[in-house]
Amino acid sequence: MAVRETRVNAGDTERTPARVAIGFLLRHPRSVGSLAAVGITGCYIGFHTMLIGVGVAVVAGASWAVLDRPTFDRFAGRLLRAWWRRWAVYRRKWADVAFRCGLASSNRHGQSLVPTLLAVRSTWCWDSVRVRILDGQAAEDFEQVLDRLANAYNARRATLRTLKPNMISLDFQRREPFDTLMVPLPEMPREESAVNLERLPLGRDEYGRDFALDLVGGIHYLIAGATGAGKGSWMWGLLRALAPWIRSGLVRLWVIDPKGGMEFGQGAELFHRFATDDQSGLDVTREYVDALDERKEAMGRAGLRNWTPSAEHPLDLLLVDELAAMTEYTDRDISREFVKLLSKALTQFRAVGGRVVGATQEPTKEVIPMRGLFPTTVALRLEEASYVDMALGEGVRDRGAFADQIPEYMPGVAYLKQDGKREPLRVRAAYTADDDITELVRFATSEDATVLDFPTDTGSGTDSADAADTEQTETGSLDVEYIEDDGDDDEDFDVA
Ligand SMILES: Nc1ncnc2c1ncn2[C@@H]1O[C@H](COP(=O)(O)OP(=O)(O)OP(=O)(O)O)[C@@H](O)[C@H]1O
Repeated sequence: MAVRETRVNAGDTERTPARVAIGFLLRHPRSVGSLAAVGITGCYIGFHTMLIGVGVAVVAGASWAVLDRPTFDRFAGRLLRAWWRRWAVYRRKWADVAFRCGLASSNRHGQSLVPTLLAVRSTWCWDSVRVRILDGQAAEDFEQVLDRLANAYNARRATLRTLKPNMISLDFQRREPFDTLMVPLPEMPREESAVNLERLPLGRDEYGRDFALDLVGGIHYLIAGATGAGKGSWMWGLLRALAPWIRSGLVRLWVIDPKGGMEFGQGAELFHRFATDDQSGLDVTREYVDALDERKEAMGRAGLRNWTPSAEHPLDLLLVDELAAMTEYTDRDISREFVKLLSKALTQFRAVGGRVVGATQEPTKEVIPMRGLFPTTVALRLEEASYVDMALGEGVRDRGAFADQIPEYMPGVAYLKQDGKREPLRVRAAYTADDDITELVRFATSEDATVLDFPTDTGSGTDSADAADTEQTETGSLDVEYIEDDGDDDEDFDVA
């Protein structure tokens, strides 16, 4: 493919106005198209009327942004920001920055060349700037000056991805909301009626909104994170949000902590079944699957299509702290049976009250062969860039989920990706300290549970189909917002 070069001091004969205009039109079809549309509309309806219309649109947009920043960002903000930052920030300074960082070159005619800035994409925290590099350059040339590029663009940090042999993405982190954003531990509910399976409060998202887990729409969760990334806070936070149900038996906890019970030992009293090694982990999984199989059959016989949590049919939550210990670092027989059982649990028990939350340090295919069956995935800090897409799905890192860039000093911060939703969301779980776990254990093992009404999971149909085609429940209260996956990655880029 021919490399298009940006000629900084090309000869006058080559830069005739007509050439410049045509070149600009071809390079910036969206911007030129938009301006042309504005011009034509102005001629047609009159510029006064158009200005009034633009003024009304600006005021309406600004009000929307002030009143509900996340939805504004989802539908308009990210595109406007990408457009604005391409022209006002990246493109304006690009030639100067390239020269100063030693990224400019020259051809044999002595003409100066700079790499071509192709497109900008913007999320709430990161900008991705797509650049076509010059002949004779390599991605390493840019890697060496990332700090300088970050300084030039006033970014907290810059990283680089190679997209094609001659195309890279420079990713600039503009803001880190969790530097200043406090993430208080949500108060532990005391009444059964205060527990809403669609909204189990855990922390805050990047916009500062309350963030909650959703065991109805989100179904099963896979939590990937390096050691010390904060997986514990996510799982204990979930248990705290379910505290009154644990106490009254509306939720049964089946917990596998194959690292000798180090993570969950403190809560042993809360668990219906607790395994601390791989063999007993397999036994617990077997028992879990048998119990839910039985329930499925019983509900089928009784003609019940909708599961309602009750003492007889509680929510059965299987928690596995380190999946690798059950799938990879164990006997082949244990691993083979566990993978089969877990895959069944992930595909067949949604409608009868079975939920799975699994954690892993390595989200590879070998460790989590069934990772595609988790409708919701969470990537805390990960060791490898390649782990991000393994955990969240193909191409999600390119859409701004830089989980490998989460600093070590920010445990609990993660990107969350839900089936059918396009954008990953950056969130932070509140820290659950030992005292908070003690509070949970004390409360959930105390007497006097009162049974009240609670919400119903109205799902029906086969689970495997449901898991594959998860209808996302957008409740008024659950503020996790996503953008539908239209499969077109380039849509968010403002093409330069
Ligand atoms: N949400 C959080 N906010 C602030 N600090 C946290 C948070 N979660 C964890 N931490 C801190 O990070 C440390 C490690 O957390 P944690 O043990 O949960 O990590 P982990 O991912 O479970 O690691 P491992 O896989 O090694 O068990 C905790 O001791 C705590 O100090």
